[in-house]
Amino acid sequence: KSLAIVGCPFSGGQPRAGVDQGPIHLIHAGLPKQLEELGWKVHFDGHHQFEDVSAAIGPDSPIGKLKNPRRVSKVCEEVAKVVGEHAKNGQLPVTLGGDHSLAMGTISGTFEKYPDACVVWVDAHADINTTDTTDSGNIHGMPVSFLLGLGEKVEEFKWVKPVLKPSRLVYIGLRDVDAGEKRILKENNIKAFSMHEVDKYGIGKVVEMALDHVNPNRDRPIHLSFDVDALDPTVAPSTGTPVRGGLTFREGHYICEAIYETGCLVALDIMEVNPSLRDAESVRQTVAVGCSLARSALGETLL
Ligand SMILES: N/C(=N\O)NCCC[NH3+]
Ligand SMILES: [Mn+2]
Ligand SMILES: [Mn+2]
Ligand SMILES: [Mn+2]
Repeated sequence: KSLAIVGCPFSGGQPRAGVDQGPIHLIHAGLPKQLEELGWKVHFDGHHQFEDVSAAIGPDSPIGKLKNPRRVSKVCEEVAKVVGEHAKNGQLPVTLGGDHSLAMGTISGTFEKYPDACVVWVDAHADINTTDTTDSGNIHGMPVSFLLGLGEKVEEFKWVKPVLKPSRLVYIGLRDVDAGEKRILKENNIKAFSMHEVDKYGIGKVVEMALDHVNPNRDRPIHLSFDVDALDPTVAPSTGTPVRGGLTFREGHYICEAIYETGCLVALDIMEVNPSLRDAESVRQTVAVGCSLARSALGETLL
C-alpha cells in the first residue's frame, strides 16, 4: 500500500500569515517516517511546485468580494492535477495544508479517479459559502460550494467541475455556520452532524450514522477532509479560526480510526495547522495532533 504526501504551503484562502508553514512543520515532526512505520510506501516529492504557481500569479486584485481569487484558483488547479495523478498511480494522496480552500483541488483530484466517492468533512465550519453569501471573501470558507456547483459561476474557477453531489457529503463537528450557509445546507438537504449531535449520540453513533448516509454499504471510496479546527482549541490551539466547544482529542481520532476501519479511505487532507499562532508549546501540540490524526486515518491502532 502506497501513499503520496502532497505538501501545500498555501495561505491564500484566508488572511492570517503562517498557515503556509503547516506542511513543513508536519514533515519536520516526522510524519513521513511515522507513516512508513505503519507499513506505507511513502512517496514525497516536496511541495515547491505550488509555491512557484502562487508566485507566478503576481498581484491579484479581488473579484467581487473574493480575495486572492487567481492565486487560489491556480494553486488549487495544480493541486487537483497532482492529487489526481497520485490517485491514478495507486498512491493514497495525503495533503498537508495550508488553508482549506485547497480542498477544491484535493477533492477535484480524488473524483478524477473515484467519481463515485463520498466526502467526510470534519470541521467547525461548513466552508460552503457562495459568492453571494460570503461576508469576508476568504475562499477557505467557500470550497464546498464550488465543488457542489452552487452559486454564480466565477470565470477564474471554471476548471472546478461540480463533481460532488449533496448526497455524497457529510459533515462532523460543525458549530460555527453562517446564516447563509445554514440556508444552503437546508436547501440542499446536506447531512450535518454538529457538536450538538456529537453530544447527543456520542461520536461512535455519529460516525456510524454519517457513513450510513454517504456510504451505506461501506463500498464507496472515502475522501476525508479534516480541518484541525474541528477539534477543541484546547486540543489544537494553533489554527486560524478556533471555535470553542469542539471535538476532544479522542473524538477526533475516533473519526479517523473508524474511517480507516472501513477500508474505503482513498484520500486524506489535514488542513489549517498554523504554526505561527500562539506559543511554542501550542504549536508543538497542534502539529503533533495533526500527525497523530493522519496516523490514525492511515491505520495506527491503540491495540
Ligand atoms: N476555518 C474556516 N473554515 O473551515 N474558516 C472560514 C469559515 C468561516 N465562516
Ligand atoms: Mn509526486
Ligand atoms: Mn475548513
Ligand atoms: Mn474550520
